[in-house]
Amino acid sequence: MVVEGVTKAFGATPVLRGVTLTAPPGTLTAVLGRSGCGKTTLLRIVAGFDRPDAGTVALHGRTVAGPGRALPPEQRGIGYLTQEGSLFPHLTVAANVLFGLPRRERRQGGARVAALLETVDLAPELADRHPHELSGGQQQRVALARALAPEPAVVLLDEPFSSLDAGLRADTQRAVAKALAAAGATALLVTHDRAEALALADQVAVMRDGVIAQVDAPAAIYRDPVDPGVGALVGDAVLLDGRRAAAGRVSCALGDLALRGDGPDATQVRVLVRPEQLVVGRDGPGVPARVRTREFRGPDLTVELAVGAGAEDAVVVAARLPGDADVLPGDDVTVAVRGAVTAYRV
Ligand SMILES: Nc1ncnc2c1ncn2[C@@H]1O[C@H](COP(=O)(O)OP(=O)(O)OP(=O)(O)O)[C@@H](O)[C@H]1O
Repeated sequence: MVVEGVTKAFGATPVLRGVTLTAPPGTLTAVLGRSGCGKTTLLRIVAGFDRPDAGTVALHGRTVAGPGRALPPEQRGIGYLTQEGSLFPHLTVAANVLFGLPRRERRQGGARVAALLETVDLAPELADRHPHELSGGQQQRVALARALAPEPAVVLLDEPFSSLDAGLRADTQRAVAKALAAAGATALLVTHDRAEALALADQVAVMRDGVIAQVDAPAAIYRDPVDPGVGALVGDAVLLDGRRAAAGRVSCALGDLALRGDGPDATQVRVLVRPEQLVVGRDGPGVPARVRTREFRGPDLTVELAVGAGAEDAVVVAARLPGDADVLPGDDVTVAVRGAVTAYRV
């Protein structure tokens, strides 16, 4: 799937300002961005529900939208999964899935329905239930089975997990990702949930201000974001003012730190550190700090540290520690940085 230079305005308000994105066949691309940044608009244009003002969309080498060309949605070979799944409430699970099959295949579709339910990890005995007799996660799996029934080459997923509670969400995400991979579909998942994007996608495309700010593999975009904004969107980030020190080093409130790569060719920089890089100790290496707050989250906890304790202009940073770490608000500690950090031109 190749989207090139797609723009779209609603009235005088530009929403997409030139979106360019390639999703390799058979992979899952997550489009990650804040609410309202235009993710759904992009999906609707790929699906054919909306027309771009400019730019092109090609699916498997065939231009489906562009100047003078607008293939209707039903001829694009796409499956679409929405937030609510939109199952027919009066039909059973089996009948809902059958509905996704081409009309001529519906009469003898029993075996196909069974296979599709298996693909999405649903027990065969659920086939006779109605949607209201299923959990939200099971409903989404049925909706995916229906979307996969006609064997679409491209599957578009619009925040399909956002209405599920945390427990169901993880299981449903796994089942959906597995089913998409088994179907060999090219999938585009839009989400504002960075953990979901990083966990499920082969590549993450960060959308901001109507353009794609960066596309990369999850680990790469987390480690090497193109700018502090993308860095803060894909993960928790400690952002500090700093100065380039000796070659490959940067100096900031957390001390003299090693830079990843060459860093920018500038003296004043913005330094990005991930909270899990901060090592908090009693009398360890690093700089002195005072614990301000402590938020317990089970396996880990987050502490806010005032670095340069006591000083009026102390810099506050958030660190993530193991859940059993023995630190309390008011404690004097030391904080060091593990690994290299990234720096950007201010
Ligand atoms: N049909 C429309 N007419 C006018 N404005 C629209 C229309 N569709 C979307 N918009 C506006 O375009 C912007 C982008 O909307 P879109 O739904 O694409 O964002 P999104 O990133 O998917 O957001 P969310 O995560 O909240 O769904 C919003 O400001 C929205 O109000």
